[in-house]
Amino acid sequence: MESAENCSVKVAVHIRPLIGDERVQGCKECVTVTPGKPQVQIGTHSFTFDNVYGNGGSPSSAMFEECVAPLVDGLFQGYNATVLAYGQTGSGKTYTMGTSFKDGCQTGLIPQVMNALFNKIETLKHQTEFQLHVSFIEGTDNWVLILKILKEEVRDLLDTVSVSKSVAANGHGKVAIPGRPSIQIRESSNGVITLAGSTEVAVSTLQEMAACLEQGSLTRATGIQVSIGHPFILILETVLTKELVGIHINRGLLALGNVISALGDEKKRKEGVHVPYRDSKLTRLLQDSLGGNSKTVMIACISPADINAEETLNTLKYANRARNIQNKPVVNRDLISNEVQQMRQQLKYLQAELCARGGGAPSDEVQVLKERIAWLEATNEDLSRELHEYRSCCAVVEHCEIDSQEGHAYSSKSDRLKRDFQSMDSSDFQMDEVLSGESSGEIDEAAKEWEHALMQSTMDKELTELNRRLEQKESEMELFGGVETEALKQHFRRKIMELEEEKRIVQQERDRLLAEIENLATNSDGQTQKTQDLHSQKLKALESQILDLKKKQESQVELLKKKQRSDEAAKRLQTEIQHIKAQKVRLQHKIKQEAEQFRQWKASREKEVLQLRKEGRRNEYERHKLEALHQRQKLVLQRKTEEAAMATRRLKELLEARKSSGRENSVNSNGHTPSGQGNEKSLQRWLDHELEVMVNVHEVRFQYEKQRQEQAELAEELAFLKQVDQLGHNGQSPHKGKNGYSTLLLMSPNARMARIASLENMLSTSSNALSAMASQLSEAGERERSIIGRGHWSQLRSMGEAKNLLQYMFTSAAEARCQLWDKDMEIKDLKDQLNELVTLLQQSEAQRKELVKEQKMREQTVAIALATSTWGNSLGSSKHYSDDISGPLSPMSLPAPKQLKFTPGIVNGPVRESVSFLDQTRKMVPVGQLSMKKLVAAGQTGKLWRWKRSHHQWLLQFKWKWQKPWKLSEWIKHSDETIMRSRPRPQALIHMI
Ligand SMILES: Nc1ncnc2c1ncn2[C@@H]1O[C@H](COP(=O)(O)OP(=O)(O)OP(=O)(O)O)[C@@H](O)[C@H]1O
Repeated sequence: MESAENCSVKVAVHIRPLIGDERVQGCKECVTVTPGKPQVQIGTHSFTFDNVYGNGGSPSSAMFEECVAPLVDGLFQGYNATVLAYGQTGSGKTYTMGTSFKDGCQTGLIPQVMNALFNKIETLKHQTEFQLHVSFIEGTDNWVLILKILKEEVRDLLDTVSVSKSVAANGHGKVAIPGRPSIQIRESSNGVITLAGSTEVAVSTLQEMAACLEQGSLTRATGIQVSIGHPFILILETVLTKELVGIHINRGLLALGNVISALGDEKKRKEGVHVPYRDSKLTRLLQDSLGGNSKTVMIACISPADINAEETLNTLKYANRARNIQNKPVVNRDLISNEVQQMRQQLKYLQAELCARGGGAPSDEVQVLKERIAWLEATNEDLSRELHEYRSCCAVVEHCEIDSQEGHAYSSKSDRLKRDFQSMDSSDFQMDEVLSGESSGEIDEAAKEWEHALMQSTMDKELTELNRRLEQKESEMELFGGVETEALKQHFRRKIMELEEEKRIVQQERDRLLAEIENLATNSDGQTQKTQDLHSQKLKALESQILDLKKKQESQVELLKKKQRSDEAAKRLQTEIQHIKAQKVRLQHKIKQEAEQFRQWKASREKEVLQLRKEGRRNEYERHKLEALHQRQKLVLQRKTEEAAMATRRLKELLEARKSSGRENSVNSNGHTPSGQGNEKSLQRWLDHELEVMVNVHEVRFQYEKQRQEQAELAEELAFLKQVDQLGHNGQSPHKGKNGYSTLLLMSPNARMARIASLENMLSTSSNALSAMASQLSEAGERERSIIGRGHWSQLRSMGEAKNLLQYMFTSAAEARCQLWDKDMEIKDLKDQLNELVTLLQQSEAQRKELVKEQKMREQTVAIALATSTWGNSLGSSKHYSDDISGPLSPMSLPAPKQLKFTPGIVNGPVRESVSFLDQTRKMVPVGQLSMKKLVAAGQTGKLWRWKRSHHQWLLQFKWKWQKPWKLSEWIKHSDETIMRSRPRPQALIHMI
């Protein structure tokens, strides 16, 4: 073997995402990764590893290349390798390793290892032939896959069965599995680890190997030498943290933890502390992998869920410690392969020498190879650059996507928070929403009203304008309408005719005068001349008169024409007026119509508002209910969280105290032995302390489990509500919820959102509490393990001390049992008392029921007997008096007193003081406790005076009319003293059923 080189175990953490179940349970992520660094935080703890994958770390797909591929390469150089995936159940070990060996599936490490191995073998087949041997061992909590590489030259050294033989044997390409013998791990004196009882199968193709692994386990009984001669890769998957719970002690897991602790603790390593490999098969198998001859990668698989915080923390602590483990891998060489190697080296050396001496061909070959390398390097560079560019592009795109998602998430988160805040702190939240809904409605309403008012005012203005025009036209019309048009025309025509007549007369006169003048002209004497002159003058006057008349006639004709024109104008005006009037009617109709529409709209709006208010009140009620529920749950959660915090604090204090007491003990053991008495006391204190710690751990675990359950319930409700919400958004109606969830379906969207916010709030509180508890439990678990490692009784130095402590333990146990017995007795007493109380309660409940029944019966029998005769007729008559009950009288069916046909019947019970009657003095006298029955028996008649209906009873007041003299003494005689004494002030006269 070549000399060993120091190399530490490489540790990678693989964080899987939250899985479906965890999401359903409302788990939160409690693990974060520092961006760009292989650093993981959980609570207050921070760890740095070689690599971190998933959940913000490197992508899981890079794991093989970064962690495992170098190991596969190392195999071909002769180094052993180990890939160990560990973590709690369900943390993703199988996912990380990969289980599908078929169809060349590349998911997980194993298929990739297989591929890499066969690729490498294929590449090297011209130089060496390799043979792969596979073994697979599966335990309860772990499995191991061993892939051993044998070079062809050494194949004969191993007595292995080739898989081809097995294929031939069963004809199906499968290896027969005749049962599962237990695997024995043996170690020879020279450190060779042998797995007796496990099968090793030689495989030559990927398919053969896949077929082997598909079977799950190879069980032909051969012995596999694991650690000598031939490099192998050991691939393991193991649950590691289960044992840390302090409940399931599994030696293998405990031992692995102790081995890691011993190797990972630098101080212990330097002190040369014993490494307990031999404590379990698992650790023996891993002897080379941890602190030995192997290149080892440990992959810590963790869940980010808060409910797994404790296990995750433990896994990380182990992982952190494992980083300190120093291995010493050496190249495995057996004698023959050593020889071959030497020969190869010699060959190389000779070839080199030949080249140096000028051998042409090899240098050509070298040249070709060099060129090819250069070309490959250039291509590689180009591809790398492209890859880099592509990655940065992807990063930018992702970043943008994340930004946008985050933007959305932030806004929705902030919205949610806002809502949450409002729902938690502002009692007006729901109402606000309703009101804001209302206020937007109000804005609509105001706009509508404004529009309506505007329209009305415009139309009013139009109407006013029409009215104004109408008025104007009508007043214009009046101007025309003042004189009778036809009469005026007649008048004008008459006038014209008169003027015509006058003109004709004047013309005749003129003609006569002209004739006379002509006659006179023939006579031509002085007298005649004078007369002629006179006539000429007259003629002139007549001429001017005719002219006047002509003018008058013309003016009359003109007037007539004017009149005709004005008539036409009046006609037009009339048409206009008609038109305006029609317009006005139309407008008025429109105004009316619009007003009606508005009224209808307003009414429906008011109805809507009422509906909204009703809904608002319902929401308000719902909100109050929810708030109360939330408050109650919050208080319960708070109380539980406080209890849990107290228990956790106490545990922390105890652990701290134990640390110091541990130190005290170690100081004591370092020479300063305390006196016998002192030592005894301190041992007793130590024991008390240990027990207290255990009880406390128990309590914290109890609280932890309770909190987990609580969280699961809240998360279930949250998931349901979110689903309902989602379906609501998609316009689908949700299915019926499970029992108790049906009410959630009735929630309004706002109430649902508020509830979702409260649930998220509570979940986050619960998650924090869980993380804190997980941290302490992990702490306690670790201490516990270290104590188990050291041995519980390492404090004891002598038999005397042991005896004393045993005695103390005995006394304590006896005391504890006595106390338990006392408590049992107390509980028994309390149970007896409780039973008595329950019996009493049952009795009183039965009595109450009996009383209620009686009361009902009584109420049913108290009714008014209705008689047939009318009020007037029956007044003064008691013939219809009867004890019969006419059946229950419902308040709604009782007619108004006026129509009540009533004969004073009886009330089968006392008449209360509200019943009055008139005495001889016609004054109202309270009847007091006088029974109506007695009054009627005494021949008095009552008249229903007034009546009043309260919630479910009637108060009837009667006036009683004396049919015969009625004296106070008689009244007293008939008064019901018994009732007066026993029930002085009953509250109601008659109960109606
Ligand atoms: N990186 C991952 N990405 C997505 N899902 C994962 C991842 N790791 C694990 N899971 C899922 O988590 C669940 C549990 O994983 P897995 O079975 O590998 O856990 P395990 O540690 O092998 O459990 P066990 O110890 O019980 O065998 C599976 O449903 C698996 O698909």
